[in-house]
Amino acid sequence: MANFADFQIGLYFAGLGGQLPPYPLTFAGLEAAAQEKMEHRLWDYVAGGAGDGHTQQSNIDAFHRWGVLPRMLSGAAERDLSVELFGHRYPAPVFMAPIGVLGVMTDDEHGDLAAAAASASSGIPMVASTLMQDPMEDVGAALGDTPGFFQLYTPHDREVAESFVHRAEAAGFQGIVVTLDTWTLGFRPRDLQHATFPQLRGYCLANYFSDPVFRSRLQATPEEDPGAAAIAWALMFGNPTLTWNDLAWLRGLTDLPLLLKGICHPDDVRRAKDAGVDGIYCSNHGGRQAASAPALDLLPAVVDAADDMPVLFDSGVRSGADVVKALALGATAVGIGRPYGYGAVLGGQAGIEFVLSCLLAEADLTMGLNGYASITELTREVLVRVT
Ligand SMILES: Cc1cc2nc3c(=O)[nH]c(=O)nc-3n(C[C@H](O)[C@H](O)[C@H](O)COP(=O)(O)O)c2cc1C
Ligand SMILES: O=C(O)C(=O)c1ccccc1
Repeated sequence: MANFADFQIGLYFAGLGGQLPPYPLTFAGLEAAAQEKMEHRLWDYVAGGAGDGHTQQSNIDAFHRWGVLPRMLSGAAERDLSVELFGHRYPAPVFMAPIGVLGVMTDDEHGDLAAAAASASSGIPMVASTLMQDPMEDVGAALGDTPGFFQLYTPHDREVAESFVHRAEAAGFQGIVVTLDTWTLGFRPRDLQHATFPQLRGYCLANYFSDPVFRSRLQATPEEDPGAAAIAWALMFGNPTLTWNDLAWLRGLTDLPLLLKGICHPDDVRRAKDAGVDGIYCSNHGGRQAASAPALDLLPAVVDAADDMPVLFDSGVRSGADVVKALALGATAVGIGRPYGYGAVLGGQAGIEFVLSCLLAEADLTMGLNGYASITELTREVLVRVT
């Protein structure tokens, strides 16, 4: 059983030897340090969201409306945060959400490989985006013994979608996460203000440019004409015509566990279940897509409808206490987006490992100090409305 609280002890003892923590410990600190280091267009792309930004702020506020009921003398000195997901036991119910520009967020522009290496060393799974700077085969190989997931943006061209899924299987990914909330791009003023878009500048398209089916659709290779290849990507990226009728086709592409990302309505959960989906991923894309879409507030109804299907959740998780709250509202595992992205900006693999370690130490101590020894004890009854 991993003891995540040891990380905190390590920070204090390092301090006795005059060694201060290498990175900020709060989300606000991480965000400020990352902003300082990032190219301003990339910063606004990552930190920004839909509309005036209130959707992503609401994600954070939603967590603050809950408190955790403290219980004393309950024998929570040893905690077990481990969780079983699709046949594998992970050390903690936390995962890295897909970030489609992660590749260019590290100094060496191999951010996807940095996250994969952090996943291998920590045992915390990664959901690798379709939009990566390194091809999925390299990222899959860097995951080591930690089973990872491949996130699919379903291209308009079905044969490219099929190729991606089959390549992900061959690359060793243990599940396919189909993102449904981004069939077109949300209205993002902070990004639009710069009138640039990272992928249109050719970043993070390695999965496309290395794909034999995608390449077969081009007049000139991406090496010969990268600009034309990026435009071909933009034209093929989303599929606005995808409906529930297409789910049988997606389900038929793979025997791997299939999860749908962006599902927040119980009726959609039931439709997914009827279509043979294995897991639900409740998310509002970190407030980047549909303006005013809630996420955490919808989680309990999604969990009820999912019944025995695992429910992954992300959007607005900024602390270990937030992880505990999402688990108590019924999530099987909790995803982190921007926080680990900022860890990647500040220190690559080491920065990501630091952010994950802080988060897990805090989740572990939040459980322990409130008297809960196991994540199975985290039910809705342990939460109380505080505002
Ligand atoms: C810069 C950035 C890029 C993202 N790219 C993807 C992506 O490629 N695929 C996807 O499904 N979600 C993507 N997301 C959404 C995340 O997977 C996740 O839902 C969100 O970041 C969680 O919210 P948080 O940032 O508040 O933790 C992206 C998020 C950010 C911040
Ligand atoms: O920026 C994002 O959140 C994202 O997922 C995305 C959406 C469209 C194209 C590229 C990335």
